[in-house]
Amino acid sequence: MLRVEQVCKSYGARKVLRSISLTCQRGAYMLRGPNGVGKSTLLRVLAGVTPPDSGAVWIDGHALHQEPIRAKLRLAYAPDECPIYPFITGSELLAFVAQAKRCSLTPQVHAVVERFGLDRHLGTRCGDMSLGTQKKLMLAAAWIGEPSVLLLDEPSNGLDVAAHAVLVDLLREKSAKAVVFVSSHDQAFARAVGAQVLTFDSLSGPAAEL
Ligand SMILES: Nc1ncnc2c1ncn2[C@@H]1O[C@H](COP(=O)(O)OP(=O)(O)OP(=O)(O)O)[C@@H](O)[C@H]1O
Repeated sequence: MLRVEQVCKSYGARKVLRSISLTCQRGAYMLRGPNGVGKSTLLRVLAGVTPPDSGAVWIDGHALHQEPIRAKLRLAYAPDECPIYPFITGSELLAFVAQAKRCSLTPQVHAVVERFGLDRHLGTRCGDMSLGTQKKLMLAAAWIGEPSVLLLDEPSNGLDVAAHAVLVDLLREKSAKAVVFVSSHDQAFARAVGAQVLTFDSLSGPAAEL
């Protein structure tokens, strides 16, 4: 479902990703490593947001560099920060993502919205939502289009206790049929989700088959 081969990325003279290789079948994976080691950079490369200097990424068999649209239609990416337009409402954001993914908002997506308690915020402009509510909205949007690969950067950051528990349940369910690839410093969260912990350093060099 997710295949990465010898991905390298530098910022100037700083080599951040050094020949990262891995293959993930469905399940939950938690990427761990010290601040600044390159976890967010790796997620951005896997999501096709940042191009690697070399190497390749396949999502559900589609190479990001050769079939970017097909590959991106099969993935969902939620960065740690919430890059959403402040002037659109929650409903408009979800409709926008569905349109970009060429799909409709299914009952499953509405169920995720409901479980996060977002229904009452859907008419609110994103810029007027709290950061936690924006985060929940971004996470709920990751369920749109039934992606095979979910890339979530620090998804539990800023969530209240109830939303944290909902996220754990949702990720446990999703990882039964998709790759859930999460960057997090929260070990208790990884245990609750049942995620396999990957240290950043272990991914450099020969491919890891997970
Ligand atoms: N756009 C960029 N331009 C230049 N350097 C960058 C850029 N993005 C990240 N970096 C640098 O790349 C390194 C890795 O950053 P990254 O955000 O990927 O780390 P991280 O492991 O996610 O850190 P954290 O745990 O603090 O979130 C850092 O030294 C950072 O300063």
